[in-house]
Amino acid sequence: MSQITDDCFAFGGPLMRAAEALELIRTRTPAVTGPDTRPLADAAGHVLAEDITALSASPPQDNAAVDGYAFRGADLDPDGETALTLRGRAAAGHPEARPLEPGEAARIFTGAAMPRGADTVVMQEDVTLAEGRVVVPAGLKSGANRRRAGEDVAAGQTLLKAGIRLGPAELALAAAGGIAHLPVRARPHVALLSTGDEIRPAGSPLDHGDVHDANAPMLMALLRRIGIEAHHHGIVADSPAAVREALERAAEGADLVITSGGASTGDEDHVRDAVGALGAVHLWRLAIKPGRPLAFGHVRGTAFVGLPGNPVAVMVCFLMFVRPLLDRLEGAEAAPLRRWPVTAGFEMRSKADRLEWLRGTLRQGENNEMIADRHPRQGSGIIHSLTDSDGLIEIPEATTAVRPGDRLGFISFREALS
Ligand SMILES: Nc1nc2c(c(=O)[nH]1)N[C@H]1C(S)=C(S)[C@@H](COP(=O)(O)OP(=O)(O)OC[C@H]3O[C@@H](n4cnc5c(N)ncnc54)[C@H](O)[C@@H]3O)O[C@H]1N2
Ligand code: MOO
Repeated sequence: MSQITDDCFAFGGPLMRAAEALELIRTRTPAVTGPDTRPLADAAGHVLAEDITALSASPPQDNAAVDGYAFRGADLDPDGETALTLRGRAAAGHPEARPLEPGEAARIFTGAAMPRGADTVVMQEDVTLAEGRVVVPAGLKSGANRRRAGEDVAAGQTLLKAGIRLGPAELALAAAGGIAHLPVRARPHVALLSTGDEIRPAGSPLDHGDVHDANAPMLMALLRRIGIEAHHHGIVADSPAAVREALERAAEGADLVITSGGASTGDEDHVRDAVGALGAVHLWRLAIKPGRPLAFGHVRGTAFVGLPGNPVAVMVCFLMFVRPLLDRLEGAEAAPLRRWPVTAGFEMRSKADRLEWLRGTLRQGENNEMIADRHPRQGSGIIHSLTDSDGLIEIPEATTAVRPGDRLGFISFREALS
């Protein structure tokens, strides 16, 4: 049978590059999760839905950075010590009501509002006290040890931009700016399906030819790690009808359906055709290793990703493609994964025109450089290559050979999974 030549999915045709696939995922994935309002305590991990303006300044007023004595900087003797009369006391939450007069110093503690008139604080360890007087040593600068009102947050300033993912520091900033509730996007509902006649749930007995489902627990954990409780819809048999029925069921009420297995070109691989029949396949088969049979599209309007069956490909494709897709569904402005510069500690040949991610470990070289060594077993089914490694060594498309000393990019699992 002749092949339709403009079929971009034609087996044997040029494969789509990873960068192009990411761009396609970006442009084809609208933000779908609805807005929600959450108290700060429940907002971590959510994407902010609108720009947030500070209602109040932080600090709200000038205050002391140290325990000591507050006074007027203008009183400092430029030529030596300064003796001041001790009067008044300001502790955090207990301001001194009386304004400070010239020549006076007030006892003050860290975080206490500066008495009116005072602009400088001397540390208690640096003074001498005698008969109601405080002697400030020479050399202190006017304005020392004082934190200015609004030096961190000015009232009315844009505090947080829509699209950021809220972490602990962002919540602290919001609270400091007088905000108690935040408009956020709901986390996406993710449905998982494992496909394959040979797949059995973890712990169940195996007949000849069966394997345990390693992908479901890995994907559930990957999603939980980023705050998403996925729903696992079980294991689907390798039949067109079963795959189609399971996909339709999984798509109901979900924002994303993720399958593993059955994505390739074999007679028993039905995922791509089922997705095509129920929605559309936007991309399938990429110039990458591992993960070549990755598919992306939609099922009845719900975003869909078909991951290959091999567990290492599942992990790599999740980090490289599924995470950015989830960010898009939530309207997040996410930075791409960082590639840390490392030195190759190994030698290999690589197929041109294919982006490759090797599993590898890092060690410190003699000149403090980070050296990346590749795991000795790079098969897509070797889960040990994940548990034994620090991350992924990226071999660019144009590279055909790697020699010891070459510079490469390294994606840290710890960072990618945070
Ligand atoms: N003729 C070709 N054969 C293959 C190609 C190709 O381009 N042409 N691609 C290879 C690549 S690369 C990959 S990756 C695999 C992926 O294929 P599928 O997505 O169809 O996955 P399966 O065939 O269903 O499974 C592959 C492998 O993974 C095991 N598996 C599947 N699900 C699980 C699970 N939940 N837990 C643990 N292990 C799982 C399965 O038993 C197979 O061993 O195709 C290559 N072939
Ligand atoms: O791309 Mo497949 O994941 O190597 O084995």
